[in-house]
Parts: sequence; C-alpha cells; structure tokens
Amino acid sequence: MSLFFVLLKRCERWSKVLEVETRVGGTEAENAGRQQKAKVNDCERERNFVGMVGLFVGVFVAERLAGSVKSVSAERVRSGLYGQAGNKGAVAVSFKIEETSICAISLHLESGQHGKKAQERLEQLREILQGVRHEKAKYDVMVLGGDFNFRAAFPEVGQIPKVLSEGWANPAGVASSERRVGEGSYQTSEEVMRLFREYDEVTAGRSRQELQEILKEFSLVEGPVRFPPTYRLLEGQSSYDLERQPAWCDRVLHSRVSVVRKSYCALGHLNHTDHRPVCVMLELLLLALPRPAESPTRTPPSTSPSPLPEPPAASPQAGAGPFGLGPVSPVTTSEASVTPATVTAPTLPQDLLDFEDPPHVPSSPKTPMQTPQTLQTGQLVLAKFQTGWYLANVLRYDGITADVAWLRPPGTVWGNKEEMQRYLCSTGADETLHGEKLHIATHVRLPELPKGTSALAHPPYPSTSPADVKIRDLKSTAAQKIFQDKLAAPLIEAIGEYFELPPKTVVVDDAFIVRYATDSQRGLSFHRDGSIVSSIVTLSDENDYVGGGTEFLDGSVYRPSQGGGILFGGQRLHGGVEIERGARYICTIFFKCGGLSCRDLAVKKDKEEEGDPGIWGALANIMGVGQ
Ligand SMILES: O=C(O)CCC(=O)C(=O)O
Ligand SMILES: [Fe+2]
Repeated sequence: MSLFFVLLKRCERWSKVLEVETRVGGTEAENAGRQQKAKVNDCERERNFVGMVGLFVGVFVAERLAGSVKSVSAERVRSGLYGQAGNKGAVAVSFKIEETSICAISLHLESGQHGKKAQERLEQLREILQGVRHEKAKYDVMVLGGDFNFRAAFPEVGQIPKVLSEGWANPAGVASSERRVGEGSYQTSEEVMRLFREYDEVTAGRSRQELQEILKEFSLVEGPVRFPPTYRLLEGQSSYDLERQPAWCDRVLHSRVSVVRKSYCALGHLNHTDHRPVCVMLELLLLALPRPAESPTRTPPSTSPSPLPEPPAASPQAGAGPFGLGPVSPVTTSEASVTPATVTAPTLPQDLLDFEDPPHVPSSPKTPMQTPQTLQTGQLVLAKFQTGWYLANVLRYDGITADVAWLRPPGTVWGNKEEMQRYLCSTGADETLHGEKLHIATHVRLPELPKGTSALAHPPYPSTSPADVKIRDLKSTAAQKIFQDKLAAPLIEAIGEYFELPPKTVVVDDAFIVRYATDSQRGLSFHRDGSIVSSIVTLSDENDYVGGGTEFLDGSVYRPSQGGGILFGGQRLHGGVEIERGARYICTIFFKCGGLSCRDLAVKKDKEEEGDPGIWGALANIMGVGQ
C-alpha cells in the first residue's frame, strides 16, 4: 500500500482501534502505522483546533513516495445550521503526488430519521463538495468518507436485526481478525443485500435521484454495499443496539476516473464503538512530468539520498483559499495531519501506476524512423503532435489514416528526462488526447525496438495461447459463415442496443476459440482487452468442466450455459477463472467501431454501470443453442 487515508469522526474514541490496525504486517503498513499512532496521539489537539467535533483526516504516504508529495493544504467546510453551529461538515486535505492532485475528505452529515433530514443530508453533501472543489481546485482523485448518517426505513425492527447480525459472520475457517465483509472480501448474505436495496435511504428512498445527480456532477461513485449496517452496534459485539434502527451510515465515495476500486468493505472486528468502520481499496493512475535536469532539488533515483520534500503550500487567506467557503479560518498544513515524514528517492512503484505491462520504451530515438507499411489495432507507434513524435497506441487503421491514443509514461521512466520526452505529456499537452485521422505517411512512424520485441504494446488480445484458434485462420467458409451469422451478427445488434452505438459502424476486430484445460492453459489473469466491446460466448456443455468463468473486479463470475454469453466494455478489467476439471471452450470476440467517439461512449456507458451488476447485461443464450 502506498497511500493510506484515515477518515474519522470523534477521533479520540478511535485511537485504540488504530493501534490494533497498525499491527497488520508488511514494512510499509508498519511504517504507516507508526506515523499513524503518533498522529492519533495528537488527535485531541487537532480536534480542538479544527473545532469540528473530532473530524480527522490522516494521510500516510509510503516512504518511497514522500519526495513526490507537494502542494499540501488543509481546510474545513462547515455545514448545518447555516454553517454556524460547526458540529457537522467536513475537513479535507489535498496534495499532489507529482502531477496528480488528490483530495481526501472526512465528513459528518446531519443525523435524524424523520422529516426532511434525508434531504438536508444531501444538501450538506453538495455544499461540502462545492466548498472543496471549485474552479481553482479540480482534483484528479477525490475520496470522501465518514458518517453520512443515511438511515434505513425498515418497516419494523422485528426479526431484522438477527438477519443483520448474522450478516457479519464469516464462512468457517476465516480468522475473526480478518472479519472484513463486503466487495472484494467475504460478502454478506443475499438477505442483507436485499434489505439494503429495499430500505436504505438513498438506494431505495426518494433521495436516490438526487444523490445520483450529485455523484454525476462531481464525477464520483460509490462501490456496491455488500456489508451489513454499520450502525448502531453494541461495543465489542456483533449485535445491534435496538435503541436505533440499524442503518448503513458509514460510506465512502471516490472519483470515477483514474481509479480502479479493488474492494469496499466494513471491518466487523473493529468493534470499539457503536459504528463499524468502512474501507475502500483503490488503485490510482498517477501522472508525472519530466523534471528539468538543472533542478537542484532532485536527484535521480538510487544514486544518492534525495532531498526533503517541497514545503507545503502556504495557508490560504480566510475565505479566499482553495476551499474558500464562507468565513472559515484556515488550517495550516502543519496543523493538519499530512506529514510525509521520511524521505527517500522519488522512484514510483509500477504497481501504483498501471496494472498493465508498460510498453517497451525505446531508449535511443536517434536512428531514422520508418514509415509503417501496415498497422494493427493496439500497435505501439510514434505519432506526430505539433512538431514532435510521441509514443501512442493505434486505435483504428484504414490503410491511409489512423486514430491513436498517446501514452502516459509508466513509473519506470519517471525522472529519466530522455525517456520522458517520448511521451506527449512532457509538452504540457493534455495527456488524454487522441489523434484522429492521422495520415500514416506524414504523422505515424515505427519506434525503434530491440530485436525480438513486438511492436504491440500488449498482444492485441490476451487470448494468445498456442491452443487458441483465430477465427480468421479457419479455412472452412462454412465455419466462417456460422461465426458470422450465429455470433457476429446478433452480437453487433445487441451492442447497438446496449451500448447505444450505431450498429453499422460496429465490426469484429478479432475473434478466437479458446480452450482451457487442466493440462494446458487453465485460466487467464486479469487484463483489459484492446477492444471497445468484448463478448465471451460459452461453447462447452456445462457438464464438461468444473470451475472456469469470466471474473470481474467486483468478484462476480459469469458462467453462461452453452450458447450463452456476456458483453462488456473492453476496458473493464476481467479474467478467466481457472478450471478445476475437464475442458472449457469459449469464443472470445473483440469488437471495434467507427470513430473514437465510440470508444468514449462505450467507456462512459460502462462506467455508468459500475457498482450496479458491474457488467453489460448477460446475454442469455444468444445463439439459441439448446433451445
Ligand atoms: O476465460 C474467460 O472467460 C476470459 C477470456 C478473456 O478475457 C479473453 O480471452 O480476453
Ligand atoms: Fe479478455
């Protein structure tokens, strides 16, 4: 773990909890833990200064990132009773890691079940978000968590608490110290999830629409709630205190973009108060720019110890700072709890940057560049932007022109000026830019690659085991026709419907018959496809294999029966679950479509689905096999 946020209310009561948590293994966690303990001991002072009834944001940064932290700033946003009472609201800490701006917010919203309380809470949430994010402070990544005080309108308490209490139980054999319940971990019972869907104030209630609008406006998302209510439990136990209706009060929201959520769960074993804490694990995409060589404040990684981190940004003036909402007094960063304490070389770990293998970056750009004869989707090229050539992936190619996406630099090249110059972001241009209809003759070149290296950034599609059969290589025209009529055509129609893409522009980019067996390829690790939309259709009878299926990050596994299949945005992370017995045959089909706008549309649609079932509708039996 490289960044660790602690968001608390009534933080003095949680110091014990944090001490427990600091014992989790691993050097980094231990380091974070030590700093964390030191900070929590300061909590009282913090709380008094901020005047927010113990709201606390602690940000702990792995040592190796410390030198990359800059522009640290902290502020509070009061809400409730016209911002005067000061017992509800939020505190926020923002900072940059290289060029990625991050803001962590700890909030506490209005309590109460009746009248307009639900409405007031959402107004406060909006107020907090507007206070934290405005023109001058548009963060790449936001994480906000705390006691949202969302209620559950259970009709009567009756038997419900028993079901809910049982929702914390783990399957046999899991140590109680590991009692995490939720996405990416042990999931609570179907019954508890049903209660959440039916009674949670925002999921089931009238305010759902309004929350959706807020999330959309601020580009935020909440993971699926697959844990029991986190309030109000008896201390030291997993049963509910029936003086209150149990409710899913404690929640975490995070940015949609640049973030992949790995888990969203509640920690049942941290039972020191009447709430149970909730945590999310996120993978962030960070951006770095090359440093000027003459900069005296940086040294290349591993040659010598690096200097102290940049001093935090000056405190904003009251009411006019980056969080300027009303007449609040600023909190200086030394009073806030962001302390990149120790400093090492600013090398950034690959795992923090991107989970895909980085493309090979040729180190010598001096040899003359070759014009490509032909291109493939997914191929690594140099594409011209203004007067320079930068690494890019081919998204579309029609023989004369190509669409490309310029690449972001992988962490391994940060700090290396020469290598960084091969990335578009080194010019200060928007690194998410796409190049449309670039003429091959004038705007695309082949990068110089070491012998034996493929120019494909990743194999275009992961199904490249020798056992896989490419549909295009099938000699039989009858087989080609079956594929076209039974699979490609109906799927293209379905894609038009589900993804709202014009079916005429959707085409099969590639397709494979894949065989998984215990004596050869058993499964496929998590990856993204190079496609805009992918489909996986089951060819085997379900009695022919045990295990297998397509797995997504939220833990869902799809195993459609023979002739059935799934459709999903190719950018969604997924993998093939290993089979345990027999052989599983599937047909994987990768679709692309006309313009770049298609990709944006598909990605957008796909993101909108996140947190729901998390996948494009399973296509039950698309070929009608077995009917
Ligand atoms: O085995 C599966 O279901 C996943 C296959 C897959 O993702 C692929 O071939 O790209
Ligand atoms: Fe795939």
